[in-house]
Amino acid sequence: MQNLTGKTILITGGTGSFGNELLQLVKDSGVAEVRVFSRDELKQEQMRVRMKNPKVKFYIGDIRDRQSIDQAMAGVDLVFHAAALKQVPSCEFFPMQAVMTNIVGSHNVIEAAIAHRVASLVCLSTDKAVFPVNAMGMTKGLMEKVATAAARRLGEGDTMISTVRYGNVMYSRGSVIPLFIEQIKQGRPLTVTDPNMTRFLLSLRSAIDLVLFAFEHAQQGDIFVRKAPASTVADLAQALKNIFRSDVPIEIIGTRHAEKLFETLATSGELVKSQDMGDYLRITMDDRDLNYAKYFTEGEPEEALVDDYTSHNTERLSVAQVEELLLSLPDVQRELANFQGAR
Ligand SMILES: O=c1ccn([C@@H]2O[C@H](COP(=O)(O)OP(=O)(O)O[C@H]3O[C@H](CO)[C@H](O)[C@H](O)[C@H]3O)[C@@H](O)[C@H]2O)c(=O)[nH]1
Repeated sequence: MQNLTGKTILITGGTGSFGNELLQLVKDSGVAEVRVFSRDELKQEQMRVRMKNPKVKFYIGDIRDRQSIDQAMAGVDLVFHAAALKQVPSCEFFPMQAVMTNIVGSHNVIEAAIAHRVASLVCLSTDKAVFPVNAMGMTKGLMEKVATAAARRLGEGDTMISTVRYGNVMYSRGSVIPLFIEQIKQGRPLTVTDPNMTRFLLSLRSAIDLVLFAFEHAQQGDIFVRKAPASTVADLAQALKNIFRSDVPIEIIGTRHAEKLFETLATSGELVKSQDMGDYLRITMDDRDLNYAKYFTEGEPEEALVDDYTSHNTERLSVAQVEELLLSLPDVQRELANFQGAR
């Protein structure tokens, strides 16, 4: 992370798990200053006490409020835009709140970064933004469009705008892994929605590696995708039962509101113009101009020959492989040690 030396970084939504983990990683990299921008003063205070690092500066504000983000942006070299409403159910019930934060707020961040001549801006997106069925995914999808439109407009401008997409972060707050572990601890059945449902699985550390990769390699308007393996929910439940040596039953509860049987990280149309970079895919910006005649005469015939990249057709982990992945996570190791200690 040599290229962070002397740089001032801004992390929007910086008090979340992404911001915390990123800070741990970059705080000793020679970075000049890290600005944590968020709404919640309590979380900032807790982070301040925990970090005790004078390089970390805290900014209270809301990305919906352009003035507040402008104040934090002055003198920044690099922005990681992580602030978002990302819970599927709350966005479903309050879609306009998702519009205000994920679309309008992101637009504010992008325009502020351009106005302050920030060198690089990386926007965090999700697989749920592709063929979206819920308000969270739809608004994240539009955030991607807003970022791409700004990049297209800028061309070779001062600010490099890129987006990253990844799948489910294992053990993230409110997600299925901590829920299943809690159910095991309480000796209750594991509530499986649909045993055949699949999700891309990746660690928080891999998500951060993706973001840093985007920062290092981005060309204007790129979308970077982290390739990841997937598992079925049934195999995930079984792997957790095996790890915790639990015999709790599995209860099938059915698909929840606004969820898909599988997720898509890249469409066939994106894949035909993507570059394979090992663990990552670079989807280059669609920079066709607004010349409607071309839309009728110049299509992408290759698109029909390629499948979308989904959690159904990516590498499928076996139960043993899911166990191995789970056991590599510090949170799961801690849960397991506590569970065994309490027995
Ligand atoms: O009781 C449950 C809860 C979930 N699942 C299943 O487990 C998988 C993962 O569910 P999560 O709730 O962990 O993750 P989601 O894919 O639904 O979405 C999660 O990741 C998103 C980001 O991509 C958002 O942050 C969202 O709010 C968060 O729940 C899904 O197949 C789901 O159906 C169950 O089987 N039983």
